[in-house]
Amino acid sequence: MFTIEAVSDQFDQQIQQRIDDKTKPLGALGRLESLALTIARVQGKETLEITRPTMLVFAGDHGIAASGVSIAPSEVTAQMLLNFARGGAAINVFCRQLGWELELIDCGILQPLEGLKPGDCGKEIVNCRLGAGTNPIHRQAAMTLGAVHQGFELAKGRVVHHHSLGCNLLGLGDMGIGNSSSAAALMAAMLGLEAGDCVGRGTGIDAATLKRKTMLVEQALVQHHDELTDTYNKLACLGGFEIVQMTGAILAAAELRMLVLIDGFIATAAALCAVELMPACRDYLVFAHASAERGHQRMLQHLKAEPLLDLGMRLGEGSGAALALPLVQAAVNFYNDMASFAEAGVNKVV
Ligand SMILES: Cc1cc2ncn([C@H]3O[C@H](COP(=O)(O)O)[C@@H](O)[C@H]3O)c2cc1C
Ligand SMILES: O=C(O)c1cccnc1
Repeated sequence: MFTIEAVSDQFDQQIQQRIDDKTKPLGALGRLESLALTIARVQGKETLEITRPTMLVFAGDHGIAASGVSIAPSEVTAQMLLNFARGGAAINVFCRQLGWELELIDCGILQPLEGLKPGDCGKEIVNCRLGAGTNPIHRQAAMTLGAVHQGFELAKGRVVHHHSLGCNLLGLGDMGIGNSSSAAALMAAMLGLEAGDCVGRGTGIDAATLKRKTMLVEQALVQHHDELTDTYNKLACLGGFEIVQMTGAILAAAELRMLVLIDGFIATAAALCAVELMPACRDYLVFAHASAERGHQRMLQHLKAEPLLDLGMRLGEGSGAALALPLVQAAVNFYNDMASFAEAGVNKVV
């Protein structure tokens, strides 16, 4: 369904030479240097550029939320989506500040926000609905395999649309009460870990709720044990409508050689799925931040990812990815614009 080319390492030496020739001690720009190398490999050009950076926020509801695994009930998903549409959430503030375009995508919240007139809310909510919330994963499969495939197609449509408008960097965000349970279950299935190693406090649940959440995720893993044979089935059994579409968006972006900024725990679960399905897509991913959600570090280790920021954030919405954009732009700018030792007449230091 996707054709993804791994990036070439053919020009690595030239790229590294150009970085090392800049007027600075060798390696002194730290992680920005490896970031510039990643971007240069993906873009394969002399001059790097970030154009029309676009944050896609995928929203969906989760059947497991009715069993009390979050501080909030499912209705908050739709309420927050409306808040996004009106411009009042963290992701709106950061997108405005940092120059992201923002798109809101309903992947299957409980109650569709149909009937909203343009006057009711500032921003369109794109309809990519796969259903009205998933089934509770501790009892039955979240969705059908058909829904997974349909989700990939819908996500691809959004990514192709933004690519055609000139976007070459996507950020991926999530909104879905209960989705840290689904992400933890996917993590456990993908990394071969116990529920207890993957489940965290999500929105900030207390100890009793954490115990119940861990038990339900464990139950989901036992329930679907025999069906967790490949990534599609893992997504169908344990996923969420938004996580499926985030996975599809990563694959579609990599196919188009776009860079993708990955947010926290939920977006990284989608990245795990995408990389398991098509390992070549890993080359296009930049990990924005270390979420405070338990389990995120282990996901990052598995993906050999060094996140750019560590701010103790655990929000989702794409908020961490949004904040990393200036660092991506700084990597591009130093690579393009910094003088070399020869250009500046500075003696090269090694
Ligand atoms: C008001 C509010 C705003 C949010 N923005 C993102 N999330 C985050 O919390 C949810 C995941 O945590 P859990 O699995 O514990 O429900 C997701 O919706 C995620 O985006 C929020 C959660 C709440 C309550
Ligand atoms: O890191 C995240 O993406 C996250 C953490 C907690 C709750 N929601 C999202």
